[in-house]
Amino acid sequence: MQQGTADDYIIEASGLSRYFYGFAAVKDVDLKVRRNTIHALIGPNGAGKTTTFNLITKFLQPSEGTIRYNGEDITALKPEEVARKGIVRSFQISAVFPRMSVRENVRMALQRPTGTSYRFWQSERTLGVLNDRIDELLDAVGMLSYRNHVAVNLPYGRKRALEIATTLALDPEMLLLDEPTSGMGHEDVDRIAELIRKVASDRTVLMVEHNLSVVSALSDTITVLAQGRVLAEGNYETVSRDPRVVEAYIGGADD
Ligand SMILES: Nc1ncnc2c1ncn2[C@@H]1O[C@H](COP(=O)(O)OP(=O)(O)OP(=O)(O)O)[C@@H](O)[C@H]1O
Repeated sequence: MQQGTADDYIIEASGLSRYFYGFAAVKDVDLKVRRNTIHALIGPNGAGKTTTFNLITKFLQPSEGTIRYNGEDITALKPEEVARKGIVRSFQISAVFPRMSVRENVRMALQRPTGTSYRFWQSERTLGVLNDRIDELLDAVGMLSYRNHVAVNLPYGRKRALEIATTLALDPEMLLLDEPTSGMGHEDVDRIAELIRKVASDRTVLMVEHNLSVVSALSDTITVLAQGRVLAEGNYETVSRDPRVVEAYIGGADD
């Protein structure tokens, strides 16, 4: 078990609130994410999980509170500045270019101008290195044998794996995954869960996930949100036994 010094935390958000026309979607949330761990955000529908994600990646500006990343105050930064610092959110599936091959999708991701290595990968002379890196990323997500497939023809679970490969192309220090297993059958869920564990071996993962067996299998720490506030935090055993958590899930039984 690691010690709880400030340096252990890659993200320290304090007093985060976000209002929409006076309604608090997120209210006074303190969230500390320990470096090189998998941290899950869970909670019933409308709990504020996506809003919290958007606040951390700066897609939304907090109404109140501060966010520190590696000790640096990033509250006022723009999304692309946050991404350049190493916080990268998995792209939505629609961000995969459907008519392009799997390899071309990863190539596009490697050459994306938001990446810190943009100029390097742009050079024609680095083409061989680029091809090696594409294969390395595809291998990392178990997609090497699909490299010449057109993205649109991939099964759903493989599309999500491709999406993770394109995210890893930016070599994020911190990866935010928004419902990585949503809409998947058992087999794909297991494969993606294994992939998350693998990519988390040398980076920090913060994920919003509805599948509680995935959450329990992967997460070092779980923060439970309800009605925009932190309801409980701890490992799976702790939060799943917390009566307030049980109540929140029963109360939000449509989840
Ligand atoms: N842009 C917006 N304008 C107005 N209200 C919003 C906006 N975004 C979110 N909300 C409201 O804030 C609350 C929290 O929403 P959020 O999407 O963060 O919840 P969530 O936990 O991600 O839910 P789900 O599990 O259903 O995706 C909800 O009541 C939602 O309707």
